[in-house]
Amino acid sequence: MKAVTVLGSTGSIGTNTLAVLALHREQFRVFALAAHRNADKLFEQCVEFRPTYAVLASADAAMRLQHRLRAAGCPTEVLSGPRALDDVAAANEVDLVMAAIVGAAGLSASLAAARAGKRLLLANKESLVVAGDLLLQALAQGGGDLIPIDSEHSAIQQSLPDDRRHWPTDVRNIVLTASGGPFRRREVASLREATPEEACAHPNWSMGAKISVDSATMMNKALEVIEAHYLFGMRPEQIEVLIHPQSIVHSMVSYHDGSVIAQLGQPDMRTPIAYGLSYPARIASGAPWLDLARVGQLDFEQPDPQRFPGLALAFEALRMPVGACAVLNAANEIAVEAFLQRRIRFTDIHRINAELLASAQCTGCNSLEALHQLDAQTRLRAQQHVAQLA
Ligand SMILES: NC(=O)C1=CN([C@@H]2O[C@H](COP(=O)(O)OP(=O)(O)OC[C@H]3O[C@@H](n4cnc5c(N)ncnc54)[C@H](OP(=O)(O)O)[C@@H]3O)[C@@H](O)[C@H]2O)C=CC1
Ligand SMILES: CC(=O)[C@@H](O)[C@H](O)COP(=O)(O)O
Ligand SMILES: [Mn+2]
Repeated sequence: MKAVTVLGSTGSIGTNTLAVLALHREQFRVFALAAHRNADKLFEQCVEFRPTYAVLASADAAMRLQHRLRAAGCPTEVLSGPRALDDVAAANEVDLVMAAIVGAAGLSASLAAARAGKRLLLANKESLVVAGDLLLQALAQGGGDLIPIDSEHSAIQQSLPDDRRHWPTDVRNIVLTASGGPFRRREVASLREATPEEACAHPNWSMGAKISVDSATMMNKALEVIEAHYLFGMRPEQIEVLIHPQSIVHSMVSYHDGSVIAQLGQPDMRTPIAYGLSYPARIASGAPWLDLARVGQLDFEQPDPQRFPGLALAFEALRMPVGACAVLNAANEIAVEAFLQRRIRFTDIHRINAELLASAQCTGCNSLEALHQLDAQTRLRAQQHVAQLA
């Protein structure tokens, strides 16, 4: 029986993870569940899965949840505060950690799981974008492993040889597929009027608000380019992005002999989640079967740089000193939040990201402390841009 901690259990990835775990109660037990504020959903999850621990951000909210759980006869102990996330990620009893917190807020617990030698199921791509080298070092020191949950990176992992020594010699390049999001066919001039509701209406995937907006700007793919660089050791020029509106081909690897190996499936996150939970075995995920005759057609096209200017920022950041990716991520988190609050326009997200990356001073930002400082400074500067634009 494997013990699992689910960080971000109340979100889109968190609930999909619990849906897969519910199919395999004989193989997995839930050790801890962690959310930020959504105490009602966390309460329901605790009653169903009876974890040893639950975590909420605020001490008051945690105390109220503790009373509700006691009254419902649930033995779960409720913890609070940022250290609590690290503790439930690194606890001795834990085998697998699903890192599904959104944003750089997930970094500390990802690092804690890696240092403690856990199997890290990484949905929180921002951990690698902000501190890719440090997370890989922590994994090497801890002796655990990382299985990407992001659908494209799961696809690439499944399309690469198991023996990593073949990657540098055999692989020509990797191709990340992108759906094109809700604005693939919208008139570019009208993007400045796009609303949060329109930006969050992803054509294929049901996801949290932040990643949905990232898909609409294609900053999601920009973050995924950086994620792929760290996960698979690919140089920026070996990473290609191709629009595939059906989101059936989840990504592919192109080899020197002319072969292209891809992973296909329905756009359903339960598939990469089940793969990560059971690797190297395969277990049922609950996702529907792929019927290619019904899909009928698979289309591919080049991304339009006018419509999706954010994509180029990833390649720019990868050519800059290492902290540039952290700057891009922090700027984007603040800009997306401001857009969701209707304080800035959709097209301002890219303005803020591009301006902060262009003025980034990040030489020598190799330590966790330096990256934290850079992240905090960038957030402040991005807030100033938001205030000017609002
Ligand atoms: N959704 C998807 O299909 C995919 C998501 N990802 C990645 O997975 C991650 C999660 O995405 P998604 O599930 O969509 O996001 P959601 O917004 O749906 O969920 C986010 C989760 O993180 C929790 N959370 C938010 N902020 C904090 C914080 N400061 N401290 C602790 N917990 C926090 C939320 O708690 P609460 O509910 O209490 O606010 C919630 O449980 C992201 O990094 C995203 O890029 C990658 C590929 C696909
Ligand atoms: C499901 C998943 O992995 C998302 O990251 C997805 O890829 C978003 O879709 P886009 O391809 O539109 O960014
Ligand atoms: Mn993805």
